[in-house]
Amino acid sequence: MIEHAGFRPYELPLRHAWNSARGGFAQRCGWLVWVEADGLTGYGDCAPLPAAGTETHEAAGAALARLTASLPGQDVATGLAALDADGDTSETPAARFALECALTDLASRHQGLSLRDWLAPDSAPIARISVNAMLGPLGTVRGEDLVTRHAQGFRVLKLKVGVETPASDLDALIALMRPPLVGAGLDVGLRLDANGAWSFDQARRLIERLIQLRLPIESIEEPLTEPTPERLAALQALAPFPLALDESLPARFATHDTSRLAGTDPAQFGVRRLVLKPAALGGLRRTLELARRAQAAGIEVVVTSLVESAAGLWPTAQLAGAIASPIPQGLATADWLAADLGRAPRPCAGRLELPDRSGSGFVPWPPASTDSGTQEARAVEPVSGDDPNPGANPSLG
Ligand SMILES: O=C(O)CCC(=O)C1=CC=C[C@@H](O)[C@@H]1C(=O)O
Ligand SMILES: [Mg+2]
Repeated sequence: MIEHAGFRPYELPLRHAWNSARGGFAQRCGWLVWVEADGLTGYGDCAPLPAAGTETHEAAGAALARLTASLPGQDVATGLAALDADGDTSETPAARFALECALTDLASRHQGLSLRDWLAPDSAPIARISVNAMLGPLGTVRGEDLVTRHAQGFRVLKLKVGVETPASDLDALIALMRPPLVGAGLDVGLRLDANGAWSFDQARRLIERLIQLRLPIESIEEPLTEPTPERLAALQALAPFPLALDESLPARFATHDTSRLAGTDPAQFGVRRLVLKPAALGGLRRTLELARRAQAAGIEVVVTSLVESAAGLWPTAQLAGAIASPIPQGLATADWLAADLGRAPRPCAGRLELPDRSGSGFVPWPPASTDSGTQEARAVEPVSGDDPNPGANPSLG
């Protein structure tokens, strides 16, 4: 029986401002959410990011107040069923994700299962997840950074493009991959994320040049400002690498609404890959369902974080373990944060290792002696000793 459910605000500074064609941020603000039942506590993270397809901070806060107030007195299964039946959460995916994480963390702890095993009991979840490194905007990255990331074990390196013009991006990519430092010998693929920066003609011309130059492009996320399925399919027919949908997915396919998700055919999207952010899609289980439908249709999936706290990164990584996509996932974001709410999953040799213990893996730092009403955040050092984006301009923050 649930005795208590609550949420406390947090603010986590970044080491460097995050920048993209959709704007950026220098800190992540959200709430640690928890639910207590029978001596155990489950945790979730609500960190809205409207540019990635979530609700606003205000809407998320109001939804958390309503949802947590309704839980005490219910058992965990009933709380999850009530969340599923709650149509009002369709406009507040980050709040819904947070509550679902807390309830499923609790349910899996009660059953002594890791969250990935609880989510996917009939399949074969994986505990080692290959991840991409996230280097930041192309203009801030140097050839040495690619070499360093390669030496750390990453084989897919993600760069933000579309912050500058397509012509400058192309020049910067050519300069970045110039021998002898990088050259053809470095075994890495570049995952470019345009965050909707380009017109169809800009994207087509750029893709044609990338092909001519034989640059090692692994994929491009959200190339188009107006990503209609027809335009995307035309571009995808041209590109030898996958194009991916990301932030345009929640709104376009109304995946906040489970009933509409069930009627969605991923083959109609026009692209070879979907980037799935469970906090923008409204939860772990519906993202798992969408991933399965996509994989059955031959579409690749990549689970990524919202650059949120360890309380959100752990369940998102567990979801990736349940989905078991064979390509690198977008979960190496913990080192972007200068402080966190608990120990975060961090890659070693380009992989995250998920623990076998029950639940999501998140454990908050023990409370400090003073009660400020704000969740305690502690400064953290990057585990590898490497800054995620040493070339980034700190003045952006
Ligand atoms: O995919 C990754 O490696 C990390 C996550 C990531 O890139 C993003 C998270 C949140 C906001 C976005 O700017 C960005 C994305 O668009 O994919
Ligand atoms: Mg993206």
